Amino acid sequence: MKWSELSIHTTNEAIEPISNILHEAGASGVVIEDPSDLLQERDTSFGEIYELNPDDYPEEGVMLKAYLPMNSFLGETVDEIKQAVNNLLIYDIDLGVNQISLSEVNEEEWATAWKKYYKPVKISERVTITPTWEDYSPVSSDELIIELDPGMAFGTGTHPTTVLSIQALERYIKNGYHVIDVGSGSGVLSIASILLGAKKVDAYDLDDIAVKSTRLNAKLNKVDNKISSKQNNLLNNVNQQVDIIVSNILAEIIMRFEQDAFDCLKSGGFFITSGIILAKKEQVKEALISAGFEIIEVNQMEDWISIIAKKQ
Ligand SMILES: C[S@@+](CC[C@H](N)C(=O)[O-])C[C@H]1O[C@@H](n2cnc3c(N)ncnc32)[C@H](O)[C@@H]1O
Repeated sequence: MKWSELSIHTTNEAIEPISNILHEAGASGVVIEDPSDLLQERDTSFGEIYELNPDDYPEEGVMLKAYLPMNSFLGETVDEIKQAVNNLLIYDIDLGVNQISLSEVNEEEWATAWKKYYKPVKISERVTITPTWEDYSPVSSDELIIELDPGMAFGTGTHPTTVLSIQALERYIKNGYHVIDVGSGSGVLSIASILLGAKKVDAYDLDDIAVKSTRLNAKLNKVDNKISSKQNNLLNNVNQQVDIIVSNILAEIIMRFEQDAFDCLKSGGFFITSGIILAKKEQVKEALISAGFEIIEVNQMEDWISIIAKKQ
């Protein structure tokens, strides 16, 4: 099959919302070319990304590449993507150069382009994420491995917002906890929660592909008996109280359901939020405090913030 490579020159801030748009448009895998990756010192003992070619990277901003099948709807799909990307300006998201171009690639190039960026990555003290096609053996006996098929919903699991979420889950989950994952995407946070000791996760996503993807990845990791994945808008009509709510979603979306999150937590429960761009940190903190939360941690990775709030 012939594939078309859609390149979008944009900013760090816009990676997540544009990745969502691309996935919703049916893209098979999104590659992020961020020049800061070239500068990072990497621990290669776990086989992370290496041998990056500087010629693949833009001098400023980031390049997102998505692969769309060449068919008669391609023109319409690209127009819809352009429109949806431009609509992000309404949410004050800086799109930078915002240049969109299209080129043709064959299946073989597509497979290599996608896989060369995706290797097993150690995410936290205990969690390593590996793509399904890698034959990865744990380095230590307490290492937890999550296998992900990234070709479906958002998330290879290695984006800073996901990493911050998993690191927080590792610090706060206790055996037997009940967790809600709002915006589950690939299901990576739900799976991590179970591996870290939670007894049950209720995963919700608005996007039907994400709901199915969470189910598939839960099955792949043999934790499907403990994860329920359903389509739902945030916490609408959810009437239960749990120990932890985790949500890696945009700042604007967190500020739509902070009160519902407070109501759905037991006292002493934690709201682990991520996906917050640095510029929106104070706004989200204020919204959480107004809902009744105490802020107990604020963590940063690159331009991304994760806030952990507690219901006293
Ligand atoms: C940034 S992704 C996070 C995916 C995954 N949890 C992770 O950490 O890699 C955000 C997810 O939130 C979902 N989402 C966006 N708006 C939502 C809403 N109103 N209700 C439920 N899910 C939503 C998107 O479909 C997407 O899968």
